[in-house]
Amino acid sequence: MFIEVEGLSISFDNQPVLEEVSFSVKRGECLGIIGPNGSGKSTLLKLLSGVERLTSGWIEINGKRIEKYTRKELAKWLAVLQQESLPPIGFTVREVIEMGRFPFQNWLGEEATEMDQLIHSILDKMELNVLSDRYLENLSGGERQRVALGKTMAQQPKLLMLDEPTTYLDIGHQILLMDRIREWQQEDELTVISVLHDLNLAALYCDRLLLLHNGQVVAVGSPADIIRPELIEAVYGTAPIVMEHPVYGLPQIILQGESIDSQELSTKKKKDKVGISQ
Ligand SMILES: Nc1ncnc2c1ncn2[C@@H]1O[C@H](COP(=O)(O)OP(=O)(O)OP(=O)(O)O)[C@@H](O)[C@H]1O
Repeated sequence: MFIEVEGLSISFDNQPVLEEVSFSVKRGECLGIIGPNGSGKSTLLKLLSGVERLTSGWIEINGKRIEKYTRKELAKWLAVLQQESLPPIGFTVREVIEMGRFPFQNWLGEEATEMDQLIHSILDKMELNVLSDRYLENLSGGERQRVALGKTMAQQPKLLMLDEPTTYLDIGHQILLMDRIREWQQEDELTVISVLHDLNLAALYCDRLLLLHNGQVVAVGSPADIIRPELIEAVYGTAPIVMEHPVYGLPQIILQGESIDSQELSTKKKKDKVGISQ
């Protein structure tokens, strides 16, 4: 196993936020962490990335306890995608992506052409070529998110952690980002752990899902094991319709609302069809 997590518990102000969380992740696998607001997803990611200190339980990455890694060693292995880690002002897109290489440069610096090729391919992949000389402060939220992933790619980590990577992105750019991560995962045997709110994207792009509720692991399994109406209703408190994706055969959710009157909608639809206006 590439990552082993055993008995993680943490409390804030005497309130348990995670309780006895255990799971493992294989090298090259993508694990999606899902669960309602406040269930402990971000806290779990902070413990896994070494941002939050462990108080109970243990984490092993590649056979070594997380606390045994120095910050610099960990930065070579692991990258966390966060918009907040982008510099606030005064840097262009290209400069920010180049910053991803900082943990690797020795005092002589890297071979300039190698670095140039890497940066060029990242700008290409993330469709950032036209923005490469623009200052970060003049970009939209979605454009900044793509730059943040580009900077992370430049780091060439073995393990990538993402907290809600598709926030701010329109559907086209959600797919672009998730596709690039998936390709990268497959080409480089990258291990990915991602917190996702969008259960449909989680089912499409993750190999396995870990469902958290009130700080506890409810279930870990394939998207088909986890995205089931009873389980989703029990945890999220809303009853979705789950259908099979017509192309990929993976589970996809269709939401239902209590205030939406299906009778009224079907009458309206019939009237619209025959062109009756009121
Ligand atoms: N540093 C902290 N001090 C006190 N409480 C905290 C702290 N960090 C998190 N919490 C609490 O722990 C709980 C879990 O928070 P966390 O951010 O991990 O949830 P989440 O599943 O990521 O939620 P969301 O989907 O809303 O982003 C919340 O009730 C939160 O208020």
